[in-house]
Amino acid sequence: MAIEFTKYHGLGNDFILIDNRSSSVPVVTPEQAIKLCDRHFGIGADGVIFALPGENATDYTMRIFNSDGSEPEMCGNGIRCLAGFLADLEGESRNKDSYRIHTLGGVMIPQILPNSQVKVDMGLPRLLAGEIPTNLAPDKEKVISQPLEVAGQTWDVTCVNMGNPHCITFVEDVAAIELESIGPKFEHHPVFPQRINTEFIQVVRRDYLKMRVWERGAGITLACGTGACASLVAGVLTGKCDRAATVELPGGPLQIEWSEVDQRVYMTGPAERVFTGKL
Ligand SMILES: N[C@@H](CCC[C@H](N)C(=O)O)C(=O)O
Repeated sequence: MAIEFTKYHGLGNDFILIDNRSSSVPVVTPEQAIKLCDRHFGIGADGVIFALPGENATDYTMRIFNSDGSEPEMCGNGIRCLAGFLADLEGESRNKDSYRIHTLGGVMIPQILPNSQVKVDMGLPRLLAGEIPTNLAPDKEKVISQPLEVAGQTWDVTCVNMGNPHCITFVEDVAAIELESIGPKFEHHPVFPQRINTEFIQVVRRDYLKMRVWERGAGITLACGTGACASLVAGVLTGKCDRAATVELPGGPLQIEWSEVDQRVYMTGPAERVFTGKL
């Protein structure tokens, strides 16, 4: 049976979206996802996202396979794309602007705004080493500004879990980082038992950060929503930035806020439909 898909992107972080609302089992396997994501022999994408029936009193469930077939817990740009996809699927029967979405990283709440923008309540950041997870510190301690040896260099790292794991390092010049060679060494470093997403951040102003990312299971991408949220949290924890800032990624800007009122992180950015097709 042919499977319909829609390609979306959030700032160039691109995904194949599949309507999986009639079953709780993804209709595509991780092995098939690897082929679909291939930029030469497939559709080309950073991941495949499934819209599944809601669990635990949510509207829908999101699952995602990275382009290497691994399954992450959460995806920030992906959940904005999912919200746009669900709104398209529901069409005229849509009766709400926001959805409660069950993910392996917790419940997320995207809200559809005008002009293809989506604001997401990304929940509370988790900061304890055991929650990242990393063995850079004892399980109940935070990892803030700790030295980590990678590729013959000592990096100052802060770790944040935004549903998925992130290691953030602040640098003078983000353009000078040799992502292709350094990224995999962070991703597979033995201190991160579930691998890691790594963000390199240049603080231009307290409310403007430049970011480049090496994603677990996907490599260099043009944007990472959870990574932008984790980086702002790391910036606040290390006293480098304000609680609300623009995070500029190679694919464009995201607005991130770590609310002082409810301690939740909010991300606002675009979700763009590219094309639809059949597998
Ligand atoms: N691009 C995403 C993150 C996707 C998952 C990540 N590769 C992981 O394995 O954790 C985002 O926008 O957050």
